[in-house]
Amino acid sequence: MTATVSEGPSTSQVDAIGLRSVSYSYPGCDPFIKGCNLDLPRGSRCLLIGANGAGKTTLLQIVAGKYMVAQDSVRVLGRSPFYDLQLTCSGQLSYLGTSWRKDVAFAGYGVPLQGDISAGKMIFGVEGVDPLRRARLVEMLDIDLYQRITTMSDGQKRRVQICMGLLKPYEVLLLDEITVDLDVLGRLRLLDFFKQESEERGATIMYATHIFDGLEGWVTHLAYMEEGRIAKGYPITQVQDAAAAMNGTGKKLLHVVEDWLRVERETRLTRTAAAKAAGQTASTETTVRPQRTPYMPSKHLAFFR
Ligand SMILES: Nc1ncnc2c1ncn2[C@@H]1O[C@H](COP(=O)(O)OP(=O)(O)OP(=O)(O)O)[C@@H](O)[C@H]1O
Repeated sequence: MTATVSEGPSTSQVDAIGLRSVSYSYPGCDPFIKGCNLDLPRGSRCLLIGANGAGKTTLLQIVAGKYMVAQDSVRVLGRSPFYDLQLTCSGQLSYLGTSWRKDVAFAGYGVPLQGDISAGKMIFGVEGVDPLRRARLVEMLDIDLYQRITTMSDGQKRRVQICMGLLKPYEVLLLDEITVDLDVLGRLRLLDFFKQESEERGATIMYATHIFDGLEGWVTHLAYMEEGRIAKGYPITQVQDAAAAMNGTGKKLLHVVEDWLRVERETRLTRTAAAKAAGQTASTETTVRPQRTPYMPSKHLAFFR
C-alpha cells in the first residue's frame, strides 16, 4: 500500500523517504519484513504504529541503513542509506532509538561515550555545530551542562541523547519511541520543536510510538504495521476516522488505533484457532496409529509359552 505517489520526481523534488517492496529476514529466520511500500514527502511527520512485534523498530533500522536490503528498495532523499554512508555521517539522516550508546556512536560524532564526563563536555564535543542551534536545544531540553552523565536519571540521560541526535540539522529523522522517559512537558516541547523543524526547514520525521498524547494536530501521515507489513499507509487526511480525530470532530487518535489493534488481534486469534482446528482434524484423519504391543515383562513370558 502506498502513502503518496510522487509526482514527476526530480532531484530537488524527490521524496524524503521511498520504500518499494522492502523485505528483510533476520539471519536464519523467515522473511519478517514483507513487501513494505511507503512514500513520504519532505516536511511530513509520519506516525509509525502497530502492535508489539509488528516490525516498527526493524523497519526504522532498515530505513536508517543499519540492515542490508535490496539497494533500490529503500530511498532516503533519493539515496540508499545502507550503501551511502555519507547520509548518516553528514547528519542528513539521523536515527534516535532506545540504545543511547549505540545511537550516539552510530552518528559518528567521535565523542567519548564512557567515563564520568559532564553533559556539556559531550554536547560541546561534537564539532561543526551551529552554536545557536545547540543553545536552543540545550534550553528546550532543560539540560544541566555541568551535571555528570553518571549521576543522571534515565530521563535526564535521554534528554542528552536526544540533544546529541538533533545537533546537526537533519533532513530526515527516525525516532524509535524516544520519549518514554520524558515528563509530559518535556515530551510536548519536543513534539513542538519537531513540528517547527518540519514546517520551517522541510525536515521529515518518522516516529514509532505507542503514546498518542499530544499527537492530534501533529501527524501528517500514518503507517500502521501488521506482522511485518505496512497494512495502512496514507496521508492522515485520507484515513477518515483518523482525520476526524485530528480535527477534533471524531474519536481521539488513540481510540482509532485501539480499534485497529482490536480488529487485528481478533482476526489473528480466529486465524490461529482455525489453523489449530484444521491441524487437529488433519492429524486424526491422516495419522495411522501404530498398534501397541502389550507390555509383557520378560519374567512372565514363560507363563504364556
Ligand atoms: N535480532 C533479531 N533476530 C531475530 N528476530 C528479531 C530480532 N530483532 C527483532 N526480531 C523479531 O522481529 C519482530 C519485530 O520486532 P520489532 O522490534 O521490529 O517490533 P516492534 O514493532 O518495534 O515491537 P515493539 O512495539 O514491541 O517495540 C519480533 O517478532 C522480534 O522478535
